[in-house]
Formats: sequence, structure tokens, C-alpha cells
Amino acid sequence: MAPRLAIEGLSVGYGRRRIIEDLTLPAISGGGVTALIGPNAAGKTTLLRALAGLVPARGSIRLDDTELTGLSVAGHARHVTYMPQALPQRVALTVFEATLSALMSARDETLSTAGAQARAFATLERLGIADLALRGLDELSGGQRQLASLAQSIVREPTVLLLDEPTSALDIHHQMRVMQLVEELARERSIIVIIVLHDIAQAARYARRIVVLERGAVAADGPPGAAITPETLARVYRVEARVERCSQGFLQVIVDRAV
Ligand SMILES: Nc1ncnc2c1ncn2[C@@H]1O[C@H](COP(=O)(O)OP(=O)(O)OP(=O)(O)O)[C@@H](O)[C@H]1O
Repeated sequence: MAPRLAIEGLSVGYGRRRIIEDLTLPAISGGGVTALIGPNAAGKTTLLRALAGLVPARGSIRLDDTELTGLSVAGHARHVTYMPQALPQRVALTVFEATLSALMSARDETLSTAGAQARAFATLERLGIADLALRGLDELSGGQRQLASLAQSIVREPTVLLLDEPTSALDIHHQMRVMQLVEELARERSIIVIIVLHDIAQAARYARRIVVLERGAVAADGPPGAAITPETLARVYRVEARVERCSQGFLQVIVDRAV
């Protein structure tokens, strides 16, 4: 059965400043992508970090029968993998070594060394970066580094995969390739994928559910066609925009002006 992640009465802040207050979301289920969108400083990264156990949170985050809020960072890491926006720069490892070490640190005791190496290489192939396997992380371009970071996240095969703007440094080919792959992984492995994106059309194309966050609260939540409307865009992003379908049926957002 597909896993379910339920968030109830979640409050998260830094020091005494509350960023997310009493947030409750209908359960997010595995098997598809959920996009988290919203304006700058809405709290998207803060929410992902709370789900990964990287910032203290009050309330409940339940993955099936497991309450995550009480777990240590290592306890979270058994279920959840988080790919941050900022990528590590100065690591003296090759892409293959970094991918393998990400897998080994997930400590899957059933996996042999040969099995782990095969899985790491297959992940690079699937992302189309097998040719970078022996290159040092510190000699990659920004986009290549982002793909290598994505490899480190997906190789662990987590139940919950949290991706914070994973396509921000990528050209259009690689953006599409990554989004297609992430959507395939969600379906194939029946995992929960929550992805922060600024590109609303991309979110609408690949996500089956979009949660719009505004000032730490849910401004809209539902299938793309229901969550992305001119009214929501005006209220949340302060833009005058049209939402139309292209000839292939995908939602497109045409922004006429900022208001
Ligand atoms: N480590 C921190 N300490 C204190 N305040 C923080 C910290 N990280 C984020 N904030 C604040 O929390 C608020 C939400 O930030 P967050 O990064 O979650 O927003 P976001 O929706 O991901 O934004 P963006 O789209 O700009 O990346 C902002 O006001 C930010 O200044």
C-alpha cells in the first residue's frame, strides 16, 4: 500500500519567530509528486526542513504509523531524504564516490558492496550523468553539481523524498529529464515526493497535487487545475495572470503584469 504522510497542527520557527503556525494538511500519499509552491519567504524550505527533522517542530508529522516529530535526525534519515537548495562545493570526492557514500550512510545492511556500487552507477545512468562518474565534485558546473546532488538523494531509495528547487540550475532539457525521472520514481517505487518549485507550469505538469504556501499557511491545495487559478495567483503572488491549457492539455500560466 502507498505510504501516507499526515501533518497536523505543525508549528515551526527560528528562535521566537514563528514561520509556520498550526499547519494541517490532508495526508500526502505515495505514488505521485506533490509540488510545494509559493512566494519567496513563504516558508517552503522551512516546511521541508521540518519534515526532515532539521528544525524543531511542534505538532504531528506521521508517516503511516510512525510519528516522526520525536525522532532524531538519524531516525528521520531512515525514512526521509532531503535535498537542500544550497549544494556543497568543496568535497574531494568523485561523483560516483559521493553517490556511493550517500547510499552507504543510509546503512542498508542487506546491501553488499557490489550491490551498492551497482545501485550507485545505475542511479547516475538513470540521471544521464554516468559520464561524470569519475569527475571530482569540485570540478563540476553548477548544473552538473545539482544533478550529482540529486543522485545522492535518490540513490537512498527513501520512502519520503524532499527536493528543494532541484532544477534551479538546470537547462531546459535537464529540467524536463529530472522532472520526468522524479515522477517515474514516485510511481515505480510508490514513494512520497514533495518538491519545491518556482516554475508553476512545471509544477502543474508533473505534480498530481499542488500545495500553495503563503506566509506559512496553506493558500490553496488540490490537483493543479483546482489549485492554480487566476484568483490564487493574484492573491498569493500579486500578479495578473491567465491560466490556459496548451494544445497538449497542460496548464500554462501567462503573467500579464505584477500588481
Ligand atoms: N535559519 C534561519 N534563521 C532565521 N530565520 C530564517 C532562517 N531560515 C529562514 N528564515 C526565515 O524564515 C522565513 C521563511 O523562509 P524559507 O526559506 O522557509 O522560505 P521559502 O518559501 O523557502 O523562500 P524562497 O522561495 O525565497 O526560497 C523567511 O522570512 C526567512 O527569513
